[in-house]
Amino acid sequence: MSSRTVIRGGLVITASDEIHADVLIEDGRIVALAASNTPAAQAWTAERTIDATGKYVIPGGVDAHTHMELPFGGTFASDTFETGTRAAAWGGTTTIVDFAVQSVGHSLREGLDAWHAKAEGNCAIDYGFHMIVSDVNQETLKEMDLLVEEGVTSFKQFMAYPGVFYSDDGQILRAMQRSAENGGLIMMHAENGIAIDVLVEQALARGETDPRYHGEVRKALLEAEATHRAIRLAQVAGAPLYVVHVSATEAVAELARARDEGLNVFGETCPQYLFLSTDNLAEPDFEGAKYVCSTPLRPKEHQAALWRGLRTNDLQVVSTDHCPFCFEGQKELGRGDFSKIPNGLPGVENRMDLLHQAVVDGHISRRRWIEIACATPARMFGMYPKKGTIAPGADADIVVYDPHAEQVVSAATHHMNVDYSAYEGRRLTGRVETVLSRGRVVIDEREYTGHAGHGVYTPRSTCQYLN
Ligand SMILES: NC(=O)NCCC(=O)O
Ligand SMILES: [Zn+2]
Ligand SMILES: [Zn+2]
Repeated sequence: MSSRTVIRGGLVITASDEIHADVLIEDGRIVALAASNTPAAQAWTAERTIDATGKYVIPGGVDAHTHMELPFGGTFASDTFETGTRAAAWGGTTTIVDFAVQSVGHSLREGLDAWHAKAEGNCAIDYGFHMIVSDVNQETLKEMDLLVEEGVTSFKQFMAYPGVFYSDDGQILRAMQRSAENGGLIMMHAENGIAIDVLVEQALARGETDPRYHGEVRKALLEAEATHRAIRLAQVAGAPLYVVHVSATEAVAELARARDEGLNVFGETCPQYLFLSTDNLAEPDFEGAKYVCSTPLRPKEHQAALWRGLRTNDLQVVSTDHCPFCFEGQKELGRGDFSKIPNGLPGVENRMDLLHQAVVDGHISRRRWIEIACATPARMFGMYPKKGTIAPGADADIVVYDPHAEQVVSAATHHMNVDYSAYEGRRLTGRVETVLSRGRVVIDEREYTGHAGHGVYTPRSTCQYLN
């Protein structure tokens, strides 16, 4: 038996349009939009009517960069797929793309199977996988073709973290050449990890052990240098490139130059680089550890370049790089040695609200908010128009958003499994009210009505954002 829901009276915002329209949903999909208060819309009947008068009706967020349960620095990211996807739903995100990990000496398949096992039956919202490639060899390269065919169409490589995820330039070039053939998209962690390790050793030898030195050794120039190198390697390979977690003005400049040259080079930044800075890393009593991530937070001056890049489309996507570690027992592993602080920040629940605040503050328009948080990540990673928009045929992943509600962000009220908030005490205008995932209401006027296992694996096509 079919089930119908209608959302009435809201302002429907997509990357391209803003219209006062009613939205009809049937069996998990959007079937029609019609201008509100018209006979066409009024004729619709449904089992459930959601009143969105005075609210925005937006596509569910697509967070293309999360790390649930990631093993890192001798511990694991503290959100499981269950807790992390539930928190995502609370924050208006209805799809995540997480990173399965290939360990050195193991196959891509083993890594991917392990991540499927962690996620399956546990997710509140839909999910897909990228693959972290840590060990480029002939077998890995062949496996990349198979993964693209089965819907894992993007691969992350690291120019940082020698001895863990690091690939050298030859390995990167080979993977890029392969992706040029099979349609995969290489996602690059662009920092010169070899040079950074020298600076880490020298800083520790000088007794510089506090969290703030994490930011000092991971220099903006070393992000820019790696970004430049990745761009040129991709150009040589004839492959597109997506640079993750861009934080430095100089790195944005490299992306802008490459894009001016017409290259298929894309950049992602994250809320932490837009809203936080080295001031947070310098907080006393080891509190700065809460803000240790890589690439690192930068001095405030870098934020203007990131906002500008988002407006000019030199940066296309805002993802969270959600990788939470509790302050107690996890971040504390690095007391006395900043290089032992597990890298990563929580944020999957905060992204849509922080970016709405950017709309309120005048950094971006409402449509650009939806473009960078929903539509472009869906296109970039081969899920559009199933995800990332409100249109007939799309999955009914929809958020009713109250643009006037006021909230104060706090660990006391958030739903992520982590004992602090990177945005503690921040006042935001706007709040998620109701969330539908494939037509099912999972947040109902700020009450969780979803369940683990509702979210399904979403195989992806290749990048839909190429020139
Ligand atoms: N970003 C970060 O600090 N941790 C997660 C791993 C990564 O994305 O590099
Ligand atoms: Zn990274
Ligand atoms: Zn990451």
